[in-house]
Amino acid sequence: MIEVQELTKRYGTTLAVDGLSFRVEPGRVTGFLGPNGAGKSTTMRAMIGLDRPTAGQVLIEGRRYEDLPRPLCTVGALLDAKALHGGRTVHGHLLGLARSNRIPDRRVAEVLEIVGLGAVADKRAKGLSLGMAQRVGIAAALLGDPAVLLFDEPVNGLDPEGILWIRELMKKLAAEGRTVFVSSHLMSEMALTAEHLIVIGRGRLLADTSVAEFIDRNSRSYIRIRTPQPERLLDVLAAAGIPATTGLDGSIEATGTTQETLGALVAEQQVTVYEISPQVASLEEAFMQLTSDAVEYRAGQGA
Ligand SMILES: Nc1ncnc2c1ncn2[C@@H]1O[C@H](COP(=O)(O)OP(=O)(O)OP(=O)(O)O)[C@@H](O)[C@H]1O
Repeated sequence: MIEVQELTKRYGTTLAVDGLSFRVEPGRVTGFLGPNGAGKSTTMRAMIGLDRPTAGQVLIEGRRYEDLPRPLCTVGALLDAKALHGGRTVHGHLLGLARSNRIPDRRVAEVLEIVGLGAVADKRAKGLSLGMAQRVGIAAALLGDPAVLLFDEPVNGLDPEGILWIRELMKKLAAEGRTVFVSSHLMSEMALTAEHLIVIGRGRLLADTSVAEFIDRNSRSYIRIRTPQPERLLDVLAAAGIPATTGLDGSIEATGTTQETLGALVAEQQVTVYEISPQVASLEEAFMQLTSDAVEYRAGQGA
């Protein structure tokens, strides 16, 4: 469990995080969403003691990061995959980390197996592709078998196979009862990975919701009908028991029916129509709508 309590972080005049409070529960993947500059990385850095809060605090399994006796055994984080020491081998890098956290040497081989890097253990870190470096970062995060895992934009720059692999791994870690917190600026990615969402903008909480609820509320599907006889069409639809409303552009939006049913109905009732087309509001659109004020404010500020 992660508890963010009234967290505020200022960098000079920039208010990166502004009185943010939320909880991340174990046993499910929680997505952390927000447009660029919303404060996601800052919040995650504060979780593992890399940034000192201006005010407020973060508790990991009930304690502040500074008070954890062996931090890697409570929380593992993949914040910047490129933060690897280039000259060391993959095995050497992980061994150094393990020893500094009093984790037995044999755990290194175990995590290399989990992330599928057993074969490149003796390679130097600087020769690794981004996808492999990402896996080394994940191996490091898993070293202490922690109950809490943080991933900051883990799929950035990965190929489709790498993306799929990370998605499945995060779900598996959550299914084991761990707290898995993953940031992204893509709603569509989170819809495939996460069960719960924390959305922030301008350092403030915009939504704390399940993915299912977010999709339910925002991915409305309907059939658009353009007609020069809207009043008549609404009467015909009402008589047929088909729910319908008038859209912003004057077209009629019908739900719970099909194009075929509507086509037959308007032919039978001799209503003129120009278009009958299925529509689905995209999740990405819904997310942009939710965060648009936050983005505009920031753009305006910089101008
Ligand atoms: N070390 C720093 N010094 C000064 N300003 C910073 C620092 N780190 C972040 N900021 C500023 O704080 C704000 C939040 O940045 P942060 O990186 O936390 O956002 P983010 O949501 O992770 O964005 P992105 O998706 O672009 O990574 C931004 O305005 C950023 O410019």
